[in-house]
Amino acid sequence: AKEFPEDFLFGAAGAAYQIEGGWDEDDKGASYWDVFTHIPAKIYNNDTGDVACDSYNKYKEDVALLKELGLKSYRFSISWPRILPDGTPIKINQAGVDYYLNLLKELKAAGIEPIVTLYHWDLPQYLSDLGGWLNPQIADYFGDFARICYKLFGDYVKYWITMNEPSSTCVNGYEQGIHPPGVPLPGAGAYQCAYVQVLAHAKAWHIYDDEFRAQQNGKVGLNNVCNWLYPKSNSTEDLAAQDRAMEFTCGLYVNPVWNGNWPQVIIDRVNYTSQKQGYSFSRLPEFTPVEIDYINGTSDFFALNIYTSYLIENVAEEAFPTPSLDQDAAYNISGDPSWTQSDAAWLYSVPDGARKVINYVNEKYKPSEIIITENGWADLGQLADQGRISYLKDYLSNILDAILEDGINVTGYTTWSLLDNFEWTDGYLYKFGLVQVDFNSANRTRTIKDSARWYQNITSTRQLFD
Ligand SMILES: CCCCCCCCCCCCC/C=C/[C@@H](O)[C@@H](N)CO[C@@H]1O[C@H](CO)[C@@H](O)[C@H](O)[C@H]1O
Repeated sequence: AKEFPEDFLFGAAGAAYQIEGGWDEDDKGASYWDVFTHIPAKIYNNDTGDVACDSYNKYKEDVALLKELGLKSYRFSISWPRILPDGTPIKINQAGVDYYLNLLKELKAAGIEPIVTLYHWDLPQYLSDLGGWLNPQIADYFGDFARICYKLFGDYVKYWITMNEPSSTCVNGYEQGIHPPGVPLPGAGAYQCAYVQVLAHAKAWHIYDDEFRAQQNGKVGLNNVCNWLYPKSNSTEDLAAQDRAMEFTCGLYVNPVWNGNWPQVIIDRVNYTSQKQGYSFSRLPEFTPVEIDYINGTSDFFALNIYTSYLIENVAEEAFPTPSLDQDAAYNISGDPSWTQSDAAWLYSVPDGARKVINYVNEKYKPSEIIITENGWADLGQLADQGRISYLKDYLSNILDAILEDGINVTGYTTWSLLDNFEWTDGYLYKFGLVQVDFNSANRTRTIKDSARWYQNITSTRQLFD
């Protein structure tokens, strides 16, 4: 058997909008997800997060489950409009503050380390009306929110994550418009959003560094989903496309905070296609030298989400009729028919990819610490979830090889997710939980699945058997 290091932080994750419910309880303000899900036909089955797992009222049960499963960490997010109803510091909602304080105290009593995400996609609607992640001033609002959270909760928190998956917010929300605010802006929206999110992240990091680090002694990091992408063939074109695809999906969002700027290949490509389209400037916003100095080196650890892998094939250059990120990126993405597919079409089990992407991130960004903040499997919610057990076992095995054989400092793993929950545009169709939630019962009854018992055995022995 292979063994995880003694202090390895095994845990599970969740996010405010996906589990809390209580969408308008106790003076909480509306987020743009509250508004979006209330528009008919945006979400599978018109599902909403209005009640979700009702963790706003049942957080003690959640912590008891974590404890029963022997988990040592819990990654959760703070709902910005639960603390600041319109996103601004004009009003702090005490009921929201109490909720997170109570949760943190409950975790502390159970000996569970919180890993707290400041922003997991629930932007206050008022700030969305102000332009959302296209407006650079949102970085200032985010800084104020971050400061308030550090002040209120920082004594309990050693790991802060500023943003969850800028790639998802920016591409789904502002390039494609399938997430809120729901307006597609191909070829411009995702880049502008990435620019603002990077600035917002850096602001939150600097505020911690300047005002809180000395007393609170925690770490602040940026999270992104970086999946390993395999070239479809060994042709020079496909290998270059593979490299480009890693940058367009991962580097675009993380390279600025680790290396001070956009990946060069993206700067070159967007400049080139913009010129071809008659622009006198690049559609990719340029960081000024002052901004580069400000954003560079602003992550204390790498918070890495890994789910799957894809095959990448170069797209031969054609005309450039309309701007789009896909056209700038110039590759096709697909799955390999030999890979096991989950119930969600986008998620294959390709465990080798986990070790490869950890090595990639480690070599490219040289973080002193990596935490795998999400990794999980989609099914339809059955208690006998052998597919999830196989997936977790194979991914954990590769993560352990990255630690033991490649010498990489991966210090924790929070599987996605503790509970079945609201899965964004898929509503309650796909489930990722170690614990089943009965969304048809008013009580949102929780039932432990087979995978949770399997995971409990791994976390208590720290051993993984082949
Ligand atoms: C037969 C079809 C084959 C299709 C192969 C091509 C696939 C194209 C790639 C597109 C991928 C789109 C969907 C990607 C989603 C994930 O990256 C994203 N959902 C990750 O976000 C986190 O995941 C959790 C589970 O979805 C989510 O609940 C959590 O909040 C997110 O942080």
